[in-house]
Amino acid sequence: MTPLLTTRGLARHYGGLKAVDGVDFSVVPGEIRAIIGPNGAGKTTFVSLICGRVAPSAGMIVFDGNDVTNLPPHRRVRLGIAYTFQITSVFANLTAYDNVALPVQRTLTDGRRHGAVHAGVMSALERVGLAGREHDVAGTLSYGHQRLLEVAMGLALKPRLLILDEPTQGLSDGEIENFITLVREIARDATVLLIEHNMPVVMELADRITVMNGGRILAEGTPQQIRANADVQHAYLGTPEEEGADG
Ligand SMILES: Nc1ncnc2c1ncn2[C@@H]1O[C@H](COP(=O)(O)OP(=O)(O)OP(=O)(O)O)[C@@H](O)[C@H]1O
Repeated sequence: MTPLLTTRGLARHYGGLKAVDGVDFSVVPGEIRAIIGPNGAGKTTFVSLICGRVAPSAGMIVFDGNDVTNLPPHRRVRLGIAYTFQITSVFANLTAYDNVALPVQRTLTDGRRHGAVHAGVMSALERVGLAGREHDVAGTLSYGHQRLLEVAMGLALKPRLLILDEPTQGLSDGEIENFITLVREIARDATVLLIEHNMPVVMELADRITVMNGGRILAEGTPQQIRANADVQHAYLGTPEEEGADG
């Protein structure tokens, strides 16, 4: 299958530090791909390169046949790349409704048709389980609910590639169960890149897993292959008895 996203020799250096160091990566349409690795492995920097928040030091990014390496983030959003990053895009003083209305309006060619905006906002909030909280000011929501609000904002863009950076952080066990169902549903019409430290969530959701370490790809494979990989166990998962521990 033709990949939806490919990177070739993708790198980002900060002075002498190789945060991302020559990564060749691809993901096929409809896949749920988890990216895991120890703290500082380069995961966030890697997905920041993909969505254009960070400029590469070297390498190339191709999305759906287009070279997007030098496109600004908003042009990548228009092509279908959406991302959620640890609540950085939630406007704390706006209601949950207004936060989601902003990206919904971007997807409507005729701008601000009230009915269409309302339907789009409510549908996105319902999908993440925040229906009923639309009038809450975002800054008053719990941390976990602000993460879900970010996912709703990403979904409102109707992305083809949705990048989720540690989305389950701060969620309760019940909310994590709902989130797993939500990601499966999202993957019916989008491709998902999921940075996640919660190993049970990764093992349950991912079609394939990419393990990063020191800015490079250490291993790639199905959850079963990654579980059995001795290098991965050494670098990240700890001893087999500790498997499932938060990284
Ligand atoms: N803007 C920056 N300036 C300097 N160094 C940076 C910058 N951003 C990231 N780094 C460094 O690059 C390396 C990779 O960081 P990154 O945040 O991508 O790792 P990560 O795998 O996402 O870690 P975590 O799991 O803790 O979020 C780290 O050593 C980090 O300190």
